[in-house]
Amino acid sequence: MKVRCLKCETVYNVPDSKIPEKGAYVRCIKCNSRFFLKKKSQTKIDPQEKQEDTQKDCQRICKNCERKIGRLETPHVHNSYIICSECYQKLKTSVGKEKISANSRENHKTKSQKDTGAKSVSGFRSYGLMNSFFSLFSKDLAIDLGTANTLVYMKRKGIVLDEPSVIALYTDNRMERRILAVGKDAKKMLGKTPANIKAIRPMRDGVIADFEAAGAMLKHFIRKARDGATFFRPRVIIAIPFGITPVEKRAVRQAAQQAGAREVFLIEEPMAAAIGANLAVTEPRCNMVVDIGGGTTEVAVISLAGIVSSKSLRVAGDKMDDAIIRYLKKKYNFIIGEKTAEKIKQTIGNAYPEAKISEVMEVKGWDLLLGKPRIFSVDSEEIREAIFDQINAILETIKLVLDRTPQELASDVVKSGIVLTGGVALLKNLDKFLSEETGLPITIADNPLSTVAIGSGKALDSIELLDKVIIS
Ligand SMILES: Nc1ncnc2c1ncn2[C@@H]1O[C@H](COP(=O)(O)OP(=O)(O)OP(=O)(O)O)[C@@H](O)[C@H]1O
Repeated sequence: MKVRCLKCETVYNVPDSKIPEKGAYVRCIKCNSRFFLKKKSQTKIDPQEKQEDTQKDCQRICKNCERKIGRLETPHVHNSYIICSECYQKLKTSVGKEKISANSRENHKTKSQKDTGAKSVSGFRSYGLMNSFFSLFSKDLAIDLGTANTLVYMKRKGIVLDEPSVIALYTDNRMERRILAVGKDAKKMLGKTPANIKAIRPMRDGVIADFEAAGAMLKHFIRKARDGATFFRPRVIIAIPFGITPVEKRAVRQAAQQAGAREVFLIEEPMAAAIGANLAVTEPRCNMVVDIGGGTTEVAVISLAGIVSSKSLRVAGDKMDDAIIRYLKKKYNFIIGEKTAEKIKQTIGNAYPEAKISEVMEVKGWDLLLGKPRIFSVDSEEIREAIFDQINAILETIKLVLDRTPQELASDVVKSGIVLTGGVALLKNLDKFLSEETGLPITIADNPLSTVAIGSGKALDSIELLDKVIIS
């Protein structure tokens, strides 16, 4: 018998023989929640109701994973398709003619564009009367759930929250975890906690690394951004790195649903970054955007609201911090923490060798040879050397994406150049280095740290744009 956890929706195959006649309480090994399990035969169903149920269920069976999409479940609907929330295959909504379409994104987009032209009901508009009613009152949100920072944009208000993606959890004697602090307060605790408190960064390389902690953090941020308003649950659009796996996507979706979102939509980070940087993404013109955050670097060429060529690299600000830590340890036997390394990168980090005298910064750390803490001076030339491999990896990715871009479109990029977004776009002389190496003009977006959130928010504000850029 297939059993689904009511909280995290993990499905288990439990042999009927193992379920006692009276039923039993079971615990989900993934989310630890407890629920009651009954034998199938114990549930008495009115024959007429059963027939109706079967008819309705028959209209909603995913032929890919054979999962029934239940009556009480709100399926994810996009452009008149119901999307199976188990395997993300499309299931046509037209009654009696259910058919799973494994259309490519392009086919789907063409259909959606046709639909818009014919004034048919588009994905975001097809939620029925109740949803339209709720959306009048709910404060819909766009979220950049980043590896380093989480930003929340509220419809018609702009950015209402900007906090580090960190949560501090306290483990009590019964080994239960409780939230101690989230965001800025939790970041202050990084590396300074006793054994029973852990300050965690639940996002790694742009994706969820600790599901429970990420969910709790998201829930806290959504509540804080909505300022306690809890009656109408919001629709949420979340920016995710390009090309993450369906499992990683599902984790983001579920975390947002558990955090209280009524509907969850996903947008690819490079697309959100391009919209946030005010590029004309819907025009038949090519734009190249490079978003360098904490965990990922997203390089994409965008035209007609679609990604023409793109690559996501799991090398960005965090890997630079690690490289600085390794460099100082190897060369000087000097140990520093993550926060100090980040501060060094932001203060004297440099991507281009400069003729003038390099900058110097004093940092506190642990001297392995002396066996005690001390103050040490690092200079910008050494830091440039320490992070050179990461900068070079970013450059190689840009060249690769340019190589893959059709000739006709690449000529547009030569004219318009590359737009840099994400926190690392602020690294000193990175634009100069990339411009010299690629031969293309480089522009840094106005607010590189908030471009993705602003872009996702702009999509949320315009239903036509949203319809074109959300992904399933
Ligand atoms: N002035 C600066 N110079 C260099 N790096 C910086 C500067 N300011 C911020 N950063 C770095 O930018 C990164 C955070 O950027 P951002 O907030 O865009 O990432 P994110 O959205 O959280 O991550 P991701 O998009 O990879 O999930 C951090 O590594 C931070 O150290």
